Amino acid sequence: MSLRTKFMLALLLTGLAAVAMVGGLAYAGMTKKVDSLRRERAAEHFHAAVTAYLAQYDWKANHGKEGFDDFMLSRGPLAGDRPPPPDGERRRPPPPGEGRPERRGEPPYHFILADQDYRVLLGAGVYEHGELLPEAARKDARAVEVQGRVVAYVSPEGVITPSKQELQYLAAMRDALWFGVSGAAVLALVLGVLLSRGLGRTLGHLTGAVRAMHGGSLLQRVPVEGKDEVAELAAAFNAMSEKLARTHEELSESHHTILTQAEQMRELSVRDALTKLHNRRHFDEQASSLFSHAVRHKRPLSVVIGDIDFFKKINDQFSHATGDVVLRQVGEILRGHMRLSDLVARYGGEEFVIAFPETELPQAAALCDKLRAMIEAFPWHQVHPELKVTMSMGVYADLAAGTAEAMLQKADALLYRAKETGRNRVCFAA
Ligand SMILES: Nc1nc2c(ncn2[C@@H]2O[C@H](COP(=O)(O)OP(=O)(O)OP(=O)(O)O)[C@@H](O)[C@H]2O)c(=O)[nH]1
Repeated sequence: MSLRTKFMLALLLTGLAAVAMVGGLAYAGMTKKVDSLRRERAAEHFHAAVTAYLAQYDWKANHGKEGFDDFMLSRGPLAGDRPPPPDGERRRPPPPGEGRPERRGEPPYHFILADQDYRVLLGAGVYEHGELLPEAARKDARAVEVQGRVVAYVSPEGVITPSKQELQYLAAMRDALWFGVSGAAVLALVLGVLLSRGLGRTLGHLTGAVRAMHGGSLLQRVPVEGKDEVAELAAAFNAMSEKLARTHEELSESHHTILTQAEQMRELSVRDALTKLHNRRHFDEQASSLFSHAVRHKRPLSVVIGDIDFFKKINDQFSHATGDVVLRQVGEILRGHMRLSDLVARYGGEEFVIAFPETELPQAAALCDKLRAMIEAFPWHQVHPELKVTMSMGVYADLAAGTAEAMLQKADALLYRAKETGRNRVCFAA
């Protein structure tokens, strides 16, 4: 069942219950009050009539009920029950010989009348004529006295016979009650539609916004209408959405920063701080994969180790700072003449290593000689007028060595030979 239907049903039931309670109680109360007032007046009227009748006639000798009925009619109706007859006609007895006068409608009440011994004279449809009035009924019975002697009893018990006017009042009241019920139902429906529309609209916005948040768009805004609890909920939702979106943004930023820092740290961990070339650890890892790849695919791989000649002397003669400049510049020359697929690193001190994938020994040896010549030809005098820098290199290209590390050891041996045989040269072996 939708919220709107529930809302309308609640209003409808509340409205109907309120109308039924107020109207029903008013109807019952009014009926009771009218009845009690009329009963009192009618009882008084009846008592007076009986007293007057028995003052004049003997009940039995006057043929009982018939005689009393005519007497009652000749006294006229109870004030307020029927329109009074025109002057002159009031209290006029029926003309003799015309028999029983025409009855002017039922009296509003039939009361019970008993003689001085509580034998019922008029039973009002409750008791039979002649039967004894029960003890319970005698309690409330009012004595009729004629010349100081109790001659009869009138019981207030009676059968109500509402007048036409009263029936009209009660019918009008019932109609008013039905009008009230119908009015309350219509009002409940209209109010239900109007109120639930507002409520449903805000809830619809909230549901849509929550779904959008679930879909990833954390920053949502729903309209805030009015100042009730639903508006408060919408405002609180907006604040929460904004805070969530901001927190998410901050988290993303710090996550990105952490990733960047991690990337930087990882990069630093594989780089040499002075020359910015890769370091020994990175070279060993990468050279090992290059070796495996070359073996698996039976592709050539050349490994080179180069060492700056008399570097200690450079440090000693020109300063350690000049030595650093030399290291950086040599690194620059090596990096500047490598292919992207080549691997170059500072191996430690003044030692540099290179791995040339897909490169046969002659090709690698020629390239190394070119690099050696470039280092030698660099205008070192710009760093220091007397500065000269050369490099010796060993090149090895036989995968049969078994590992990249073993190939490097072989290259180192060739470097040693280059140093031994005069430096500033490239020694190689297949
Ligand atoms: N300036 C500088 N010097 C360094 C650095 N790392 C190592 N060295 C120096 O490099 C020098 C290497 O000297 P050696 O191993 O004797 O070799 P060499 O003097 O080049 O002699 P050969 O290799 O036989 O030609 C040492 O004096 C180290 O202190 C560095 O980062 N900066």
